[in-house]
Amino acid sequence: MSRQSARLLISHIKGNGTKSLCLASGSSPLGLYKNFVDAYKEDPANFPNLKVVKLDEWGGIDITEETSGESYLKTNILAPLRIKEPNFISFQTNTASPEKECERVQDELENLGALDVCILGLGMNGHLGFNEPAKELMSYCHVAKLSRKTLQHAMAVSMAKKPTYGLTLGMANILNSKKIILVVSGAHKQIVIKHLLEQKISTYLPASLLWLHPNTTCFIDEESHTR
Ligand SMILES: O=C(O)[C@H](O)[C@@H](O)[C@H](O)[C@H](O)COP(=O)(O)O
Repeated sequence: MSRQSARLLISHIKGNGTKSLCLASGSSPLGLYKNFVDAYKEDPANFPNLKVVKLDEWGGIDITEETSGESYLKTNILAPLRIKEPNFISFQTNTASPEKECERVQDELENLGALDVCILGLGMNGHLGFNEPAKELMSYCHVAKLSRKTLQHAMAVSMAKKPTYGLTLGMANILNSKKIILVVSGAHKQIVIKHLLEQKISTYLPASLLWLHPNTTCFIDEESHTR
């Protein structure tokens, strides 16, 4: 799963002049990022001028927490690929108004234009980023109420100061990406994958909206797939 998804990402960067990457954190894309970094180290010239967008962040936390989205991307992508701060669009958590912070990131995304590639993981409840199952989903960057299940994610549980909300790209931000790569790993994803593969579209399963996107590839590992 990791090797194949990395190969696809790399071929996009080499073949299509990919510049902007929106990246999820979490355990599923870790192997993809590792393979991606290895390919960069072999030939950095193949990966010029990349811009990275952080898909989402835990709100109400200290951003320097080891398991924040920020630390995760800095460690696994920005540092190894030598991507500097001006080429990193990212929600901050030390702001008086998280809503204003979402407006700031939304403005930056509008200046950037459509994302070239968006790498996503799948929540156990079907969320994408912090777009949680609900009657209505939000289109653009917004402050999200996090479900109990999401707050039990290992990244949140291990923090000293627990998250109380999320900051996230919205569904239109995600679906406007030219290419989407969804990676899903682990036996705990079996039920949600089963629902996703039914090809029905519901806001109560935000990932199901990916069926509407013309260029999404989903990689699932053996464990997350029941036959
Ligand atoms: O971490 C993120 O950036 C996203 O908020 C989140 O949507 C994540 O991709 C899923 O919850 C799956 O997480 P795992 O890959 O850790 O299972």
